[in-house]
This record gives sequence, C-alpha cells and structure tokens, in this order.
Amino acid sequence: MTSKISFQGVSKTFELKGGRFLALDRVDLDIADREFVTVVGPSGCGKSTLMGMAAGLVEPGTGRILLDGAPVTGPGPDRGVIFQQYALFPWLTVRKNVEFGLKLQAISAEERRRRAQRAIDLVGLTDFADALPKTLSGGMKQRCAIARAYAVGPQVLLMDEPFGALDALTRVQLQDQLLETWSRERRTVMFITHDVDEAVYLANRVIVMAARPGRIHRIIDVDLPYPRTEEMRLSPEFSRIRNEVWHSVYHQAPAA
Ligand SMILES: Nc1ncnc2c1ncn2[C@@H]1O[C@H](COP(=O)(O)OP(=O)(O)OP(=O)(O)O)[C@@H](O)[C@H]1O
Repeated sequence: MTSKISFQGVSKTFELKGGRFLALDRVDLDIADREFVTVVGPSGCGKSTLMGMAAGLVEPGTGRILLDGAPVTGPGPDRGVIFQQYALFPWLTVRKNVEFGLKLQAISAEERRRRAQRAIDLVGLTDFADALPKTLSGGMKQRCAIARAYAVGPQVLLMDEPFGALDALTRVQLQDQLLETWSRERRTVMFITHDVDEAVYLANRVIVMAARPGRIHRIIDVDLPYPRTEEMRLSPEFSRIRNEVWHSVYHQAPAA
C-alpha cells in the first residue's frame, strides 16, 4: 500500500556562523492515509523542520518526501498547514478570512461562500462569521484558522502546536472538535505538540523524536478505540501509554 506521506532518508543541515548543524538525520517515516499521528520530542529536535518539509516550505538536504507516491516540490492545496500563531488578517471578518484561502482556487464566489460557511459551521463559529478577529478569544481565532484550512478541502492537515497558546479547557474542547471532524472526514493528520496527554489523546501513533541530531527515537501505538472520551483519559491504559511516551521523551539516551 502506498503511504499518504513518506519521508525517505531525510536529512537536513543548516549552515550556521560557527559551522554546520545537523538538524535532521536520516528520517524514515510512513504515514498512512487517514492516520492521525502526533509528533513529540525535546525542543529543537526538528519537529517543525520535518513538518515544513511535508508542507513544501522547507527543502530536504538529502532524501525525499513523497505525497501519494509523488515527490513534494512545494506547497499545495492538498495540504493545509496550521501554526500556533493564528495568522489571521485582522481587517477581514471570520468569513472573509476563511474565504481568502479559496481565492487562489478557480471557483465561483458562490461556491467560495458555501464552502466557507460549511467550514465555519464545522468549527462552531456560525454566530461569529461576521466578527473581526480582534473581537474573538484565542480559541475562536484558532478555530477560524482551522476553518480556513478545512475550507480548501486538503487531504492532509499539518498542524504545528495549534493549541499551544490556549488555556487548558479550550484546548480540550478543540481536541474533541478536531477528532470529531477527523472521524467524519478522515483526512490524514500530522500534529506536533509538547503536551504528552494531547499527543496520546489524539493519535493512533505517537512519533517520539530525539535531538542532536534530530531523529526518530520511537514510535508508540495508541491502542485506544475512537471516539476518544474524557473517561479514557483516566483509564489505566491511557496512563500506561502516556507514561511510555513521557519516558521516551525525557529519558532519551544520546545518539550513538
Ligand atoms: N532556518 C534555520 N536556520 C538555522 N537553523 C535552523 C533553521 N530552522 C531550524 N533550525 C534549527 O534546527 C533545529 C530544529 O528546529 P525545529 O524548529 O525544527 O525544532 P522543533 O523540534 O520544532 O523545536 P521546538 O519544539 O522548540 O519548536 C533547531 O536547533 C533550530 O535552531
């Protein structure tokens, strides 16, 4: 079976003043269609660099990244990227922000509006469609950013700590909303987080990376059924997996 996203022998070196820095070292990773994988690891282990390559925003030094078997050569509407900073246009309403991503596609204004409305409804911002970003809470802004990515209809969502700046309650609500949408639409999701609970709650596999050089340390399966529930967070199985991920992140042996 062809992977949705395949990283094959991917390395990346950055040129720095004092010399060269190996940010990623021979990463091999296959993400299947409709998977939800989360990526955790110490700061600087290359999580964002890896995701940037899948997005087509960062070029690999060596190796290649395939999307549906074809090399990634740049960004495209088949991948929606969501960052921690919402990056909304402050002078545009929620609706106009969501429609903006669709302007690059050759579709009618009517179809744009229909798709934007659907995405806005999906993330629960129906009553705020005509509000400006400055009148929204952090969670609502992030919902707007997510709606903008959904509206384009990407097969793959690349999310780099999207809930990192939010309070704990909003975060949990957005996790449930994201899972609900994912289970309905079954896109492929690659989601970076520093929060081990979040990583386990969302994913069917947790990719644990290690630093210096950045590499894949372990891959941990989350054998909990979907839909995930709040009760599951308290279950012995959830605790066991969370402890395993935690241990893999914080007690890593240095690279050989
Ligand atoms: N454009 C760049 N030029 C030089 N070095 C870079 C560049 N981008 C990333 N790096 C370095 O590569 C390493 C990996 O960075 P990256 O942002 O991918 O890590 P990360 O795991 O996402 O970190 P964090 O969890 O702190 O966000 C870091 O040491 C970073 O300083």
